[in-house]
Amino acid sequence: MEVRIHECLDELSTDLADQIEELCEESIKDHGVFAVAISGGSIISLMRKLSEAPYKKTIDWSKWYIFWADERVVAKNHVDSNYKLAKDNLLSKLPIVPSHVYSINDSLTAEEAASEYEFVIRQLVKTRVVNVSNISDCPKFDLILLEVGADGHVASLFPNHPVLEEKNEWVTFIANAPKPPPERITLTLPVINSAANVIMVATGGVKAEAVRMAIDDMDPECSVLPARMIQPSVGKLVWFLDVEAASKLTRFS
Ligand SMILES: O=C(O)[C@H](O)[C@@H](O)[C@H](O)[C@H](O)COP(=O)(O)O
Repeated sequence: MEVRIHECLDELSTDLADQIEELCEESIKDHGVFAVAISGGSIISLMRKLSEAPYKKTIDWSKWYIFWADERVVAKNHVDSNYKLAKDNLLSKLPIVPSHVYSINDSLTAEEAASEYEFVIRQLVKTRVVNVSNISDCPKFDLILLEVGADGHVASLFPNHPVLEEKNEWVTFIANAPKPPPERITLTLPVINSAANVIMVATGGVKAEAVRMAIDDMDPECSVLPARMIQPSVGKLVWFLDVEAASKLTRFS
């Protein structure tokens, strides 16, 4: 695990864009594509540098395939939609091939949409657009980008929720998220932990306690915090923090 602490959001955004570009190049060199799962929240605006110079021109966008680590069960044009957030603020500004954008079906129930999304990913694993893990029966996304919530949740994996126990499904749904809206679809822990790379982002003092519990705390109770449970089996985990979010870390002060 690597922890990168930044003085300001602008510096964090630039470092994040540099890191994404580097992982993209490695992945395309290795197997010709870059399969990335994104989530909602402020991480989308922190990725905005990708749509600016030099990244917009230097990155090979034709090789990108976009997925969602989690989605809210609302229409795609609803203000709460993670798809809408990413489309309006990032994807519409990038030359990504529209057919490479795999959003979650918004015309189904949460349960149906989760199982359809898993089916879609299974087809893409068969055609090798998404790699397969060689140690688990899971897809191996090239990169999963997650933002930590103030309560320590990531994607739609919330503290003390039975969804954390899910071992068989790749994609599942929840009906009672503590953060609205309550109905959500999410990649499961085994899938996130099978990724080749996971980037976790947290900014602001409101996230400092969750970050401390996820990275620093030795208390066994913290081992069940979703953000702490993100530990890629063979992949690489990098945390991107600003000084406020890192303010309770003692190991890295
Ligand atoms: O659908 C969601 O709610 C998001 O995908 C979620 O996982 C988000 O990334 C975190 O909650 C952090 O969100 P904030 O940046 O708004 O705290």
